[in-house]
Formats: sequence, C-alpha cells, structure tokens
Amino acid sequence: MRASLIQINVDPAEPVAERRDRAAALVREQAGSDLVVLPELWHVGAFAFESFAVEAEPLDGPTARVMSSAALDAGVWLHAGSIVERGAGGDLFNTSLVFSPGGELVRTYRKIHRFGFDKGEAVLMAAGTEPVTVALPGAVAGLATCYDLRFPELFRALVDAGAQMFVVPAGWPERRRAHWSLLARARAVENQAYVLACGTAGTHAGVEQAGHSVVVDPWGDVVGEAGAGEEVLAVDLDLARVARVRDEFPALKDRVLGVPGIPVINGL
Ligand SMILES: O=C(O)CCC(=O)C(=O)O
Repeated sequence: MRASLIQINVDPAEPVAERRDRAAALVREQAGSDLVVLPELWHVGAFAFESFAVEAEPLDGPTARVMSSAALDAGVWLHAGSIVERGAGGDLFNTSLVFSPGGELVRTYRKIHRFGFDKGEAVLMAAGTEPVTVALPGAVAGLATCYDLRFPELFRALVDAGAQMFVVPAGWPERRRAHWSLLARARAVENQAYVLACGTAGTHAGVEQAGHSVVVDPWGDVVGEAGAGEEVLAVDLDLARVARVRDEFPALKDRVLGVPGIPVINGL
C-alpha cells in the first residue's frame, strides 16, 4: 500500500475556503497512492477554538463535498482528517471522514477523548462514544484522533475489532513533540500494527504545531517521518508484515484476560 500523509500548514492568514481548495489540490496530486491522509481540524486549526462554531458543518457540508470530489478525481481512499461537525441536536463533534475512491463517505469517527481538560475542545465539543474501523484494501484500519493517542485501551479495542493499522490525524503541539513520536511508536509496538500519524505544520492561535508526521511499522521501526513544515510524506507499507510480526513474536496471543483488576475489553 502506498500511503501519502499531507502535513498541511495551518496559517490563520489563509481563509478556510482557500485552505480547503488547496488541500483538495494536494489530494489530487496524490493520484497513484492507495491511501491519502489529512490531519485533524486542518481547515480551521485544532486550537482555533473561537472559530469552531463558525466553521462547524454537517456531514454533507463544504469540506465533505470538496473532499469527496478530490477522492474521486484522485481515485484514492481518503482519510480527510477531521472537521468540526455540527450534529443533528446542535452539538459539535471533532469528526473524521473517510472516503472511498468513488467519493463515497464510508466512515465517520467522532473523537472520543477531547483535549483541553476544562477548556477548549473539552468544553466546546461533545465526545464520541464509538470506536470505528474501516476495511481498506489489504488491511483493516482503526481510527483515532490526536489526544486519543494517549489512551492505549482505545487502540486495544480497535485491535480486538480487527485493526492492523491505525490512522491518527492530529494537531499536536511542538511543545510535546517528544510524546507524539514516543506514543506513535508505543501504539505500533504494543499492538503490532502500522501507525500512520498525520499532524499539521505552522502556528495558529499561538500554538506552534509539531509537524513531524510519522509512519511506524508493526515492529516499531519508523518507516518515514516528515520535518516541521508543510510536506507530503509518502511511504510504501508492506501490509503482510503485520501478520508476520504477530506470528513471529506472538505477544498479542499472550494477553491474559480475566485477571481480577485488569479490565477486559470485549471488542466493539
Ligand atoms: O495530547 C497532547 O499533548 C495533544 C493533544 C491535542 O492537541 C489534541 O487532541 O488536539
């Protein structure tokens, strides 16, 4: 599988509509890839809290329309990162969108772990409640978003649902870049799965972004890593490696479930 992670620059001076069109053009340039990934809230900026309500949109809103047509034109599976979704009841969600090469919206994932403690996303958005997987050609992908990366139980539940790779759009701050790299590798090693972690570049709302999107293989080796600025990170994934690593070093099979005090995750 050829995967291209678009680490787009989020600059508050660039109008959202222009960034949307620019992102779509970047997706079209990835024709020939199998999977294209954009980061979390790239249209508005993950820390641009004052713009969340203004830029909120339904699942058939402007970002979904533009991304659907970009996926169709490029003929790729597209994880279009996340949008500020306005749900039917008016609540806002941080919602990831996955399109088929035919441009169909095949999966959505509402971020479960909201970031900010008692501020920002944590108070402005509602939490998702359902882990989500999507069958891509050659592998089942588990979906997670940014802060979710800190919660291994979500990833284990996704493995129980069949995930062989994780796609993690993010707007991770530079200040905690060391955690980003470490956690991406940890989730890959402990779950013996590929991790495709796609962040943003630039500074918005005073928060410098880490960039350094990274793809980690099921052994924990870094397959490719971006720098700090806008960049497309293109990598080739050997999806059969997931089964090989799981067979040769069968740690997942050695899980001991049912120990008092250790919660059992029964899948989804
Ligand atoms: O966990 C972190 O350090 C960053 C999380 C974050 O920025 C987010 O989820 O938007």
